[in-house]
Amino acid sequence: MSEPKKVVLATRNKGKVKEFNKLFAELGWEGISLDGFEGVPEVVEDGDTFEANALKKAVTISTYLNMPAVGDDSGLEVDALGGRPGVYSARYSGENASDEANWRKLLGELADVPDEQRTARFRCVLALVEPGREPVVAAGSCEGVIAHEPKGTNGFGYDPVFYLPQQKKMMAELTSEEKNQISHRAMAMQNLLTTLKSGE
Ligand SMILES: O=P(O)(O)OP(=O)(O)OP(=O)(O)OC[C@H]1O[C@@H](n2cnc3c(O)ncnc32)[C@H](O)[C@@H]1O
Ligand SMILES: [Mg+2]
Repeated sequence: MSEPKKVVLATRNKGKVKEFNKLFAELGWEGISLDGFEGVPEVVEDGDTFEANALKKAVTISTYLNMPAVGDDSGLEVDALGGRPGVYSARYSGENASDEANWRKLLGELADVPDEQRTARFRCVLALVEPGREPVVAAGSCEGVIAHEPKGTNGFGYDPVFYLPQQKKMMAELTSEEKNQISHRAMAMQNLLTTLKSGE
């Protein structure tokens, strides 16, 4: 399967758009933001899995614009919380919750959890949907530990409280180039590319 060159980013998250623009540029792809289009339908994220929601985002946008689109559904799985907040990561502390409200709630829930039990991972599922083709889905993850205090101002979402033992830094202390070397989104993008190439 050949690679598309122009792909609409089926997301309203500016942090994701920034990361995708860099990831796409490395491949020679052009990521097109939803901002330039009018009347784009809202995607109701009612799936039970990252895959279902990523597909729904990409199918909705690709169908509406009749263009290739990539959907990203991602989130944080915390072991001490049995995998929560998972697919509910964006609405963990309520509908339209701010990133800070979400990570503050997380720190509160984990207040009594000792360091060795604070393991977690970011997960990302990407769906590439092109008119007239079978969707292609790929996943990636990134392991870390939930800190006790926030640190760093880069990135978005839970990045200020997601500690990377290997880097000895919070995700929010990495530059976007550094994050794009190791993130769940970057890993999913690599896997998507491998799948596309294997079908050529
Ligand atoms: O649905 P779209 O429009 O793509 O934007 P969104 O922000 O709602 O995205 P999701 O539904 O996929 O929810 C993802 C949640 O997981 C968090 N998240 C995902 N990737 C992250 C990353 O790289 N760093 C920190 N938090 C992340 C993010 O802050 C959200 O709370
Ligand atoms: Mg969302």
